[in-house]
Amino acid sequence: MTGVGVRRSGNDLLADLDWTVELDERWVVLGPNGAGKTTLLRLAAAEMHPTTGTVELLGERLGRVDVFELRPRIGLASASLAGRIPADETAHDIVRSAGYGVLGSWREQYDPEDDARAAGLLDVMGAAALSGRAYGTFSTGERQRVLLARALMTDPELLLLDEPAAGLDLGGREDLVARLTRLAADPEGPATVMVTHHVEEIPPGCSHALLLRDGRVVAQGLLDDVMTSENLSATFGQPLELASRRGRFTAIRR
Ligand SMILES: Nc1ncnc2c1ncn2[C@@H]1O[C@H](COP(=O)(O)OP(=O)(O)OP(=O)(O)O)[C@@H](O)[C@H]1O
Repeated sequence: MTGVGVRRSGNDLLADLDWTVELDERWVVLGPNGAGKTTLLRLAAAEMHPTTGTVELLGERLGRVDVFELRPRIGLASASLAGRIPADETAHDIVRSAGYGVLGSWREQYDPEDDARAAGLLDVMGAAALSGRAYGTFSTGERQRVLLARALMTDPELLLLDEPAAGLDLGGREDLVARLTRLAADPEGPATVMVTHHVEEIPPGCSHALLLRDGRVVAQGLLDDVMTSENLSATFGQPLELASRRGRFTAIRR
């Protein structure tokens, strides 16, 4: 993204953003409510265009490329996607249909390979038992695991996760962080951008961080350089003390 700004109703949702994610990088985007994180992820998912500046995704310039060709190369798990899934869709259909860029069961002819891949991904996410069950009956943690399996279905080059641990209990969060840690460690894994409000949710293996406040970058770069008490305090607008242990972060108010 070069010189990117997003303006709505006279407000800068994002401004002056220069940001590059390389294919072997794992980014976390951290910031308070309203900082512009979801807006940033929607640009990265080719779901919207910037008001100013340019966005290049996987070698293609937004505005010059057919986004319907681009989107299958990008895996996305977000609350807005979660909210659009019909309650009666099964986990298997939700995951399998990602290959067709649609939600839930369609009238497409699915290959047996699609079925096998969807089943395999549900298994990897610890959600095999949910395969035939309706989405409306899942707990928050179960939904997140199914959404993650769906995001990986197309073997994407770029994986975008918007608050994947939102609403999870402690065990669910730790389970998800462990899965994301394994994913981050896979050298064949996609470039990943994960949005979160909480430093505890950053999986070890994340390489880079972008801190956002009021649509502007507070700091960005290598995780270890960016994740400091000073930067975190500036991002959340209060004096915070950041600590790390075994690759995990915690933060408390000073
Ligand atoms: N169409 C719009 N018109 C005006 N303001 C908007 C519009 N859409 C979003 N905003 C505002 O832009 C800001 C950034 O929104 P965004 O959803 O990107 O933030 P976020 O960092 O993801 O927040 P959260 O952590 O609460 O999900 C918010 O203050 C939001 O109210």
